[in-house]
Amino acid sequence: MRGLTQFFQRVRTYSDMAMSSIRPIVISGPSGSGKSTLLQRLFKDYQGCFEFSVSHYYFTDREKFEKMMAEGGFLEHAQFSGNRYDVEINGVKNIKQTDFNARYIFVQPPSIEALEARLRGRGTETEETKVPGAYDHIIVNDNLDIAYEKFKGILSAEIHGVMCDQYKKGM
Ligand SMILES: Nc1ncnc2c1ncn2[C@@H]1O[C@H](COP(=O)(O)OP(=O)(O)OP(=O)(O)O)[C@@H](O)[C@H]1O
Repeated sequence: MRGLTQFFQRVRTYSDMAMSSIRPIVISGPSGSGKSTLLQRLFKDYQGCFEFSVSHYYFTDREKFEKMMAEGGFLEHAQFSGNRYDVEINGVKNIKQTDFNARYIFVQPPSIEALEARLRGRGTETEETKVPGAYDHIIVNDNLDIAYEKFKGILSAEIHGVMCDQYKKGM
């Protein structure tokens, strides 16, 4: 289960984010619901305006990782099989426990019941990714163009914001 993508409006440091009140955006949904497709379009249409959050997976020993955690260096992290990773599982829940005031978008395939039954059988989805109530916005991705328009509408404040100056006039 990938199911969770975090991305930010373009910021250089966390302190920039705090100073300008830019909020991380968390996009969740079952595998294959269309998260990457929507993000690819957004990133293409608004180049330089949004960025993915960066994962820190490799070559860090536990001591160093825990020091970074203590210093608030991660938006979210998880412990997996006894080792610490900033993996995607339980990510929504973890980010909700931070001060980042993130926005949560759920991308739902048109036949959620069928997909849910299948994924429930597979046993890889967390309750957080299945329960739309945990999210600020739900996008039903049936017709891609309609879903993308809704996605852009949800992000209109960011698109009109200071980091996206070059796109303001086109909106
Ligand atoms: N509205 C749509 N109608 C038809 N096909 C779509 C639609 N949206 C996305 N797809 C297609 O569905 C497939 C899965 O989409 P995508 O890779 O964006 O899903 P995802 O949510 O990012 O999945 P994962 O979490 O596994 O990475 C892709 O082949 C994509 O082109």
